[in-house]
Amino acid sequence: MSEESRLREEICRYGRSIFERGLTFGSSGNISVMLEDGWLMTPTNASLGSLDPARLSKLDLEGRHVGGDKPTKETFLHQGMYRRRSNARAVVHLHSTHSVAVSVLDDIDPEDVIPPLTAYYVMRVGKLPLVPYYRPGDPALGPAVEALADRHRAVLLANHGPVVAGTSLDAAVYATEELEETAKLHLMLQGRRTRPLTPEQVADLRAHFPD
Ligand SMILES: O=C(O)[C@@H](O)C(=O)COP(=O)(O)O
Ligand SMILES: [Zn+2]
Repeated sequence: MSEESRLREEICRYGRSIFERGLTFGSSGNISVMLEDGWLMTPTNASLGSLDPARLSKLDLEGRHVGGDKPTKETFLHQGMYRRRSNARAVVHLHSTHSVAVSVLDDIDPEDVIPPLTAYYVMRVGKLPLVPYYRPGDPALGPAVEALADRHRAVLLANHGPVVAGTSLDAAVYATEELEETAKLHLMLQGRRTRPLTPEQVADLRAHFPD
């Protein structure tokens, strides 16, 4: 099996798993992976639960649509991540409920939306900035994400959901799942006194587990 065929299968397998676990709904969310000769993207208006490997959209290195169904309307958002993160090989965007809930809270720090509650969150996600609200598919989302992507592997789109890059599709999915679970913890702990990791503990994790 070629590397491209393997990645096509992997996108569909992860899409189904994400959908069946209720991490995104309807036809929301999109996934991309980088190839030697371009990118694979999930098609627009496709349910992540029932993707067809043969119908995934293929883009060439110039970003031209060269195969499969019409790509996600968030293509430029994925491309913004790849442009700024030279080690990114996959990008995942979901409408995962708890992450979306955090994205609509009024009193969050837009530079660091969720406190460092656990080591795994710091290792997988790091510091999470909020991207101001834009309509889905608005081309202005591309530069807005790009402006943050060199310093952050994950960003949270206000009133929308997370966008997470990884050095592999596994890494991007695991980080998106960790972000969702930590958003859930954060919401569960609202109104309780909490003890997030200290700046020293966060710095130690970053030194041991660089991006
Ligand atoms: O929220 C939206 O509309 C998009 O960001 C999305 O999640 C699904 O769009 P397509 O990938 O174009 O279906
Ligand atoms: Zn979306």
